[in-house]
Amino acid sequence: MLDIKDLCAGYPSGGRVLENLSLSVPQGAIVAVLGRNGMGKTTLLRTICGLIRSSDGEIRLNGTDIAGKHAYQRARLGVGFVPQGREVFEEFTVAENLTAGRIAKPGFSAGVPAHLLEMFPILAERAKQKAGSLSGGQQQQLAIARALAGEPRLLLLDEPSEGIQPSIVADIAAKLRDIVGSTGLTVLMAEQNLEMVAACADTVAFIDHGAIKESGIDAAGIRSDHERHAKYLSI
Ligand SMILES: Nc1ncnc2c1ncn2[C@@H]1O[C@H](COP(=O)(O)OP(=O)(O)OP(=O)(O)O)[C@@H](O)[C@H]1O
Repeated sequence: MLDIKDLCAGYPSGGRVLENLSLSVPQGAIVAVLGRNGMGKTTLLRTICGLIRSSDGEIRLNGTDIAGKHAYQRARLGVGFVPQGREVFEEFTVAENLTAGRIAKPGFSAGVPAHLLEMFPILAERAKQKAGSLSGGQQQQLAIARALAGEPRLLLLDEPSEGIQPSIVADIAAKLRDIVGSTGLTVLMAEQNLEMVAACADTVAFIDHGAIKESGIDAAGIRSDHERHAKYLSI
């Protein structure tokens, strides 16, 4: 579904970060990218959704190379993004945030799909409240629901468990699995939390200095994989 080949990208002030990175994510799978701080996880997700322009390589979405397209064109083709730190519109209500996720797509009605509110009952309960008044875990659910309101085919999640208590992390992991199971959505997430990865992902890819070193590793066994922890995660 997503096929990345020899991708290179970086920052004008910081040089190249992604170095010929290649990774494939099958349709309907949840793949977690793991790696130490600063190895390029956020840069990878931002390059896939078009917030950073790549200098070389391919990003294929169902066979079409989207690497030359603008971020808004990629969104229209079905790429959804939940940034690190959620970035909900704090002064907007929960309902307005969800509407914003929908009307960003041409041709979509402003109405929030009922299944989304059933999936995230706390958002239905707090629909009229300002998003900035929600807890971190509730804001994360809102950020995910806002991205889903645009009906993406590929959802990119940047550290969805960051700063969230374990019970809510487990809840979000279960919801993501449900959504993927019922819709065939494909998910690529950057994560540091191995509990989240084991509960949610199908496979793991390890990133090191801007390149994927190993991928397709069964996520269920990741917590006890001390050899790879030492190789890719320990400082
Ligand atoms: N806006 C920027 N300008 C210049 N360099 C940047 C910028 N953002 C990130 N970098 C650099 O790019 C490299 C990769 O950063 P990135 O945020 O992609 O890593 P990460 O794996 O997501 O790290 P973390 O786990 O800490 O979020 C780092 O060396 C970082 O300093």
